[in-house]
Amino acid sequence: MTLAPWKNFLQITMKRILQQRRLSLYNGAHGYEEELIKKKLQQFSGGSINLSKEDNGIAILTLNNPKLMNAFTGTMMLELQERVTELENWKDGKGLIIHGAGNTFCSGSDLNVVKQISNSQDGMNMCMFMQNTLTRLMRLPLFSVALVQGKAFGGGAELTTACDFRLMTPGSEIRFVHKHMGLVPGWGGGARLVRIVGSGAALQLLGGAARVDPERALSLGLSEHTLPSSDETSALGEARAWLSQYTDGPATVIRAVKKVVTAGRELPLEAALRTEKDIFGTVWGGPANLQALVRRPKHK
Ligand SMILES: CC[C@H](C(=O)O)C(=O)SCCNC(=O)CCNC(=O)[C@H](O)C(C)(C)COP(=O)(O)OP(=O)(O)OC[C@H]1O[C@@H](n2cnc3c(N)ncnc32)[C@H](O)[C@@H]1OP(=O)(O)O
Repeated sequence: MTLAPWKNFLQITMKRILQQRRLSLYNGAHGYEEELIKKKLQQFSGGSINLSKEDNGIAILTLNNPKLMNAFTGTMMLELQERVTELENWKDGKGLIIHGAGNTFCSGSDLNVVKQISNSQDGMNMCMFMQNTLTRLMRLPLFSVALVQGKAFGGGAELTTACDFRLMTPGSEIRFVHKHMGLVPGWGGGARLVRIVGSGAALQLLGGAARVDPERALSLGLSEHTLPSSDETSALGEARAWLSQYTDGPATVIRAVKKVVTAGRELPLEAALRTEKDIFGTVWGGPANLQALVRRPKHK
């Protein structure tokens, strides 16, 4: 038996592990102990994070703990990391919709868990674990949407900011309640909120633990669109239709668009330009480009 297949498998596996290590914001050098926090989070079970990847390139990720307003238990935090890894390895993906079960989004961390990890080491490790995961979510080469129905509170509000877009249903609410918990955002929601709405509005939303309804979210630029229906099934269909205006087309091109924008958002100008050049090289003369040259579409 030749060892070549095994050698190839090990090389691919090691490449993926190293890539995930490179993608991670925090590692041992920052005092982050991932295996320690994963073991701790595993003790707090309940709920699930469900992922459905569809042939059309759209994935639906469901926060599923409706008895607790989809609050994150420890195992849900672990499952979110696993789902993000799945999405990083899904090469045909174009779009992602994140929503909550029971017609509500997410009520943040499960407060029963928070009480059990209120010491500094566990709290900081959980903070870095969730920042690692949400930063990887934000950088997925997919157009991502948080479908906000009902309440997006605390960490749930932070999760919405890790998506490219937020769509809200009538009567829904985004609220950074952290101040009332004697906290500030810890899942990266503070840094992302400043980049979405600006520092002044971020100070008001965080400092005032303000209730943000769909109308105020639109005016702040925190939400892109208010969906007509507050019905759970109709709202998901409306979110799919809204997203499809950006995800119709070849996955290679859709994914390249998101990568270019991520580079422009996160890198210094010259590095962003070089990254754009590299991404351009992956689509120039590609199948979609050559087919368009034959078709000669009129952009009316
Ligand atoms: C960095 C993130 C940060 C951290 O990790 O420290 C956090 O996210 S801390 C958590 C921040 N979130 C909250 O403080 C929200 C607390 N919940 C509420 O304010 C309300 O539940 C609300 C407004 C979301 C919904 O109110 P409503 O009256 O519609 O429903 P109930 O309050 O009766 O909730 C139903 C049921 O769910 C339980 N619940 C709700 N949220 C949580 C939660 N975050 N952790 C644990 N359990 C939660 C609530 O207790 C009810 O259960 P019951 O057994 O019937 O009492």
